[in-house]
Amino acid sequence: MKGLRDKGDRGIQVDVPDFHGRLHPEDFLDWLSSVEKFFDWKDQWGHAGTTEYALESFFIVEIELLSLNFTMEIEIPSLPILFFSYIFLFMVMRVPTIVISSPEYAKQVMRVHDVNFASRPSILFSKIMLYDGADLAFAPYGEHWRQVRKIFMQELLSTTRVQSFKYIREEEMFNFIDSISSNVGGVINLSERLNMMMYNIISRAACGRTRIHNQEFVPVLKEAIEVSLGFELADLFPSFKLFYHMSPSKPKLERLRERVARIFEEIIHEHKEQKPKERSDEDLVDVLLKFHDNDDLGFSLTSENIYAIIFEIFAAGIETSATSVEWAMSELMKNPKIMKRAQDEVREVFHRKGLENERALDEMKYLNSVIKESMRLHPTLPLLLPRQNKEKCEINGYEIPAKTNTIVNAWVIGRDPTYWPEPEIFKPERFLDDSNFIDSKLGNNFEYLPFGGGRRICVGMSFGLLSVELSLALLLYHFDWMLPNGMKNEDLDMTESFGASLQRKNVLQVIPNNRKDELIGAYVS
Ligand code: HEM
Repeated sequence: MKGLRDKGDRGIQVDVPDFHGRLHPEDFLDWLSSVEKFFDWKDQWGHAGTTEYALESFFIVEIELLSLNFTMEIEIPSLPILFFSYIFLFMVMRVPTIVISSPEYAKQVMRVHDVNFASRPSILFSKIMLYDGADLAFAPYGEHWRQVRKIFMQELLSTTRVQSFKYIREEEMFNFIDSISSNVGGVINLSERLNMMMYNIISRAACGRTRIHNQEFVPVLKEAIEVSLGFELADLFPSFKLFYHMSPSKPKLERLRERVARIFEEIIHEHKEQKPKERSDEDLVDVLLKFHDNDDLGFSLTSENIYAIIFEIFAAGIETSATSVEWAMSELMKNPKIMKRAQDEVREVFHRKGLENERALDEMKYLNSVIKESMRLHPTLPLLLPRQNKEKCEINGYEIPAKTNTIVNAWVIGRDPTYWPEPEIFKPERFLDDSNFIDSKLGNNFEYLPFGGGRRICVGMSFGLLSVELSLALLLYHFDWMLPNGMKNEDLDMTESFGASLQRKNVLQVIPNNRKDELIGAYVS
């Protein structure tokens, strides 16, 4: 990698570490933050007249073969072929990539040039695991994406459908709280329990009537996500097909895809055998099957589409939701006064409205602000999902070639001091003053992007937020919390680790205790 150049080519060079053939997101993120520091215009040039130099907001990374070390993790072809490839690639095969790190530029990509930037780059993972964009999240912008998105919005995750899963949330959250109750006074791994609970909710909503075979499916899901984590050479040099065929991840993903297909095939078969008795019994597979090879509805889904979409619901919905609760809980553990205020609110509202009433969440303004603030500091997809522009365009004088990979750095944007005074401080009150913020401006407010923005904004936002709010509210309602080994609140480690989502480096270990105040009752009364 040669470095960064602005359009005027002021000759600014940045040292780029050797990524040893595979560009791991963690290295990439570290590197990005060093670049952010380098271009910290407040330090470098002071406040005045800096827009011209606002390179921290926007820069082009040119990834070139030269600096990638092929000898470490990549199987290399023989030397002459490598030499030939090297010359060839060096000349033509680089992928222009831009990283957007300011609300102004995010607005350019997600609103002003939204349609142009509404595609996704085709990556090895989506090519194989998702049948080359047969899903929604990695589908190129076009008719297929439009139709599948419509199915998600109007059928799969509509308000009515999300409401119809209330009984699933109730039962799974009851089990979750119940299992924590039996460990009162002991240390629990909250991260693991949250993941399991979110998995149960999603799996029942998706395939409910014929329970998915967890023992077989969970390891496949985990492995597929793990394999998808590395930045593949094949993705950096998409026109060079040899990298695609040589990638060690390719056979792994192909095997995983076959295993997933076998599991889903069985589920679909069972669904066809036992049709839902009434509409309220429908799960997401039932809904998708209505479109299966059925041209009467004007749009039809193949089996591959259905496999890719079900897989995506699992991959997109579980970790994002579980991690969001985990971070909010971590911030509360670290800030006991905020915890107390949130707990008082939750207990008062549930006491008045009843635990089974999900609408009670609407009255928990402070809890709501806690979640928004936690998502600002810890967006679970810190770089969202990559976008790609169809046509060449110009943004603020920079010429962006067609098919430029575009990464929006929501993590940095959420900490931009121009928009967020004292950005590193966890302060839910900043959202309390503007209580409609998340509802009215989400996706239109480019300084706050935990769910992305524009036409590719998260389609599972209401479903995800409801699970996050409800589970956090119940954790606060039922228990008082302590850290293990007499650890002080302020000493809780908040180090982040970048995986499929932005997770805690160390799992969240906490001790649930019985409430000191009067216990009001079990979740489902
Ligand atoms: C708190 C939980 C969640 C968070 C933080 C989250 C976050 C995100 C983000 C940042 C994006 C990328 C948006 C962009 O590119 O601008 C996204 C896309 C997406 N999410 Fe979520 N998500 C959550 C829950 C869910 C759930 C529960 C589902 C489904 C059951 C889901 C399904 C999707 C899909 C299908 C896309 C791709 C949309 C498209 O490309 O058109 N998400 N999500």
